[in-house]
Amino acid sequence: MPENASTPAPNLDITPVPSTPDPVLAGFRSSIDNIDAALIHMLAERFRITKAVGEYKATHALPASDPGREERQITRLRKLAEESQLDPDFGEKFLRFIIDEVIRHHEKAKAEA
Ligand SMILES: C=C(O[C@@H]1C=C(C(=O)O)C=C[C@H]1O)C(=O)O
Repeated sequence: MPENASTPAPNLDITPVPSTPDPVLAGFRSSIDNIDAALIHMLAERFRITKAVGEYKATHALPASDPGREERQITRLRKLAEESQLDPDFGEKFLRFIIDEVIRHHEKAKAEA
């Protein structure tokens, strides 16, 4: 018998493992798991496109940040947050955190161009 025949395959399953025997809590958490996964996928897509924006800016002598665009976007999303019963201050803080990271990437892309 080859040496590896009895070695179990590595577990590559990323399905969340229930951490509680309480079925109600487990049901809530399974929904949270899906939402968190969607957030990660959406953030990955956003950073994929802002990376392209950063490369475009770096090669077309455009500034890394655009405060006017940021302000319009924050105003629009604060209104959306209100309509969705999300605290608009939290919505703005969350977006500001992401935009600041994007600008940092754009400045780095410009410095390396
Ligand atoms: C993505 C851009 O670059 C920066 C990042 C922004 C963002 O992450 O929403 C908005 C404006 C810019 O400061 C852009 O100019 O559109």
